[in-house]
Amino acid sequence: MSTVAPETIDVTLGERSYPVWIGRGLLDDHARWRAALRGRHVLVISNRTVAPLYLERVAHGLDGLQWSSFLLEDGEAHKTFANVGLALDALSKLGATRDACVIALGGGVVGDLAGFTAACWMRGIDFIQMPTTLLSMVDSSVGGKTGVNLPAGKNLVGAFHQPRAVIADIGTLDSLPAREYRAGLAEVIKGAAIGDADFFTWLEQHADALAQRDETTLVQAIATKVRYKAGVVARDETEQGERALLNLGHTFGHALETAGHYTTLLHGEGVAVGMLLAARLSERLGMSAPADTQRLEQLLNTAGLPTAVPAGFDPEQLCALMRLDKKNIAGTLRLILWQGIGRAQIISGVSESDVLAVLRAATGTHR
Ligand SMILES: NC(=O)c1ccc[n+]([C@@H]2O[C@H](COP(=O)([O-])OP(=O)(O)OC[C@H]3O[C@@H](n4cnc5c(N)ncnc54)[C@H](O)[C@@H]3O)[C@@H](O)[C@H]2O)c1
Ligand SMILES: O=C(O)C(=O)C[C@@H](O)[C@H](O)[C@H](O)COP(=O)(O)O
Ligand SMILES: [Zn+2]
Repeated sequence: MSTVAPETIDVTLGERSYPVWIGRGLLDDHARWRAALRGRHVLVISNRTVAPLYLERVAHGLDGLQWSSFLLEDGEAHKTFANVGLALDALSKLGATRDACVIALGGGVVGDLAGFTAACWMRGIDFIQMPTTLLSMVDSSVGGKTGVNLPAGKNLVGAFHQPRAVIADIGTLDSLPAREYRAGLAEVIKGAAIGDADFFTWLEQHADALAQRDETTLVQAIATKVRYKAGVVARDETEQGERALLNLGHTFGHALETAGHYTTLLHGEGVAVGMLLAARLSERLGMSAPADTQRLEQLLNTAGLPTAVPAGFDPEQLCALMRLDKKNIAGTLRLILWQGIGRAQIISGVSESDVLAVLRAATGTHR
């Protein structure tokens, strides 16, 4: 186990608070995370890729407890209501009482589904996030958004349910495929693009070190993004206002993910393309300058992320999917638009013709 003290960031929500620990070897630091377990029952939710790599190390920390595991098939397509039902069955087979805990060991798919399962069992039990992807470390494990997809769209069912602790063992990233690592960088860049111009500049300066996974730089990037998100969530836990800004690029991105049946773009890739589309729409509406869009595009490119809509997407279908976005109100599109590096705003009543114009230009289907 590493002897370097982990970075610790507290997510404070009024009277409540929970720690996010970031460091190498934390899965083996059983004393640290076992203190967050209150009862005797534990269900570890993971998937068939991650469990063979890391479940045993978690299991060593569960000695003396009654525990079992529930493993998802790998992929976004398995973040379903049906799998929540099966995970709840696993809790009932375990005889889990109200003091039971769910441990989410994996990326954002596992974390979102496990958190929602914990929110549902007996109207809410504890859960601990053990994120194993960059994306889940910097974003999905923090802030308590949990849920699953429906055929009609992403994350349409869910609950706000905060974890008791987040254990981000960066050693797990050693086995993360390069494409997944790059997808995680998209959510780091998003945080900087929305609310931290200095961090954006720092990312521009450290893009090469991040691409090479330099550990000191990486920990600094993860901690900065988590600190930023923790601040937003502390001010607006249930997305009554400011938190919606964390959705920059997601109205477009979720539509692209869904239309591609989760096989074309990863979530982070959809967010990268979506941020560029949001930037272009913002330019079109006179809210941001082309020079800022160029800097965003450049940083995404340097991070190895896609910035163009892949071939075969239909603008009308994407627009129809965007109508089911959770931010919309009174039947009109409500999007996060960009005002340049470090500034974003939620805008209601965005006209579909402007959205379609941007989508048509991006898909080369001008009318
Ligand atoms: N709740 C939130 O606030 C929030 C925020 C951002 C994203 N999300 C959700 O998170 C999901 C995306 O998360 P993700 O990018 O982590 O995807 P993911 O969970 O699908 O994981 C990506 C891939 O990496 C594999 N993997 C995970 N850890 C690994 C490791 N250490 N070594 C090798 N392989 C590993 C997984 O099996 C999977 O194939 C989406 O469903 C998205 O909607 C939620
Ligand atoms: O934490 C948030 O708030 C976010 O919006 C973070 C997003 O990166 C994340 O993808 C989230 O799952 C999107 O939530 P949704 O409410 O748009 O489904
Ligand atoms: Zn996201």
